[in-house]
Amino acid sequence: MTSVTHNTLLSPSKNITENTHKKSNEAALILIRHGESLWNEKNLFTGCVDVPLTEKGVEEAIEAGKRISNIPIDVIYTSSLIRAQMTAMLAMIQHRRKKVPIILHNESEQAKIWSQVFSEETKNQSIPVIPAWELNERMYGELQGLNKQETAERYGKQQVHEWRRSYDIPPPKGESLEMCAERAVAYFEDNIEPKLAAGKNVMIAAHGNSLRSIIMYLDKLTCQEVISLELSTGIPLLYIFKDGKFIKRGSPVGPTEAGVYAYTKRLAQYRQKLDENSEIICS
Ligand SMILES: O=C(O)[C@@H](CO)OP(=O)(O)O
Repeated sequence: MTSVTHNTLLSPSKNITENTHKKSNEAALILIRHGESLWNEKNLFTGCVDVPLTEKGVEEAIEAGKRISNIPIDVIYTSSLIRAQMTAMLAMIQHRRKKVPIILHNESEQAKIWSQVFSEETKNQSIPVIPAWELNERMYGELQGLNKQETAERYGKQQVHEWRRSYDIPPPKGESLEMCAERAVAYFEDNIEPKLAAGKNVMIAAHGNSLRSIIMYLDKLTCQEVISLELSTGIPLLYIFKDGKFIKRGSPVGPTEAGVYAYTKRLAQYRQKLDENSEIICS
């Protein structure tokens, strides 16, 4: 598995360093855990097994999309797993800007060439979606596919709680949160943070544990504090990246929530522009 690089053809900026100087250093970052999957529903350890969303998960993703429909998004990162990609796509269908999310297939040279877009106008109306295995769920090793309740009955609640929530104890042949953080946070620092620094608004659709490790980094949580951090499925979390710092803004309750757009001048302006445009369309 290799790290995925950004396809410049669909990219909003050809050169990040070039843009860093032109753009304001303020940007929105949305984190979203995928909606309920078929194995969440069955209470099975999932990890890197690639299962789709349930009908409820689809609804959660659509609802999440409504909540963030007025927040600018220039680039989307997802894991390589379908539940995160479905969530990102379904959420984007709700976005008022109506740009089309397009998955960048960087897995091979041929895939890159065959998925090129040849219209500047079309590219401007698209949002690049970058899949990265580094954002995948923590690999759950020999627990993958086992029922969580039955596993707790067999090995004891305490042991299973340690496997699921401790920072550095890995499940049998799987990744601890610390191991998951090593790849997910490194990917965030190397690929996503430079985009934010260039003023690009980013959404990440990923997983309970890959996002817990990124939040640990953003909020500077200790190994003890991260133990009690739980993320619900399909709930978007907003951060503002400003002057190299991440400011936590919680979860937008709804698309019209006034408070969210008051967080920064740019968010308020973006929302106003969307409102003006929809008035033109409706009149
Ligand atoms: O099964 C999994 O992959 C994860 C997320 O659903 O489980 P946990 O609740 O233990 O983090």
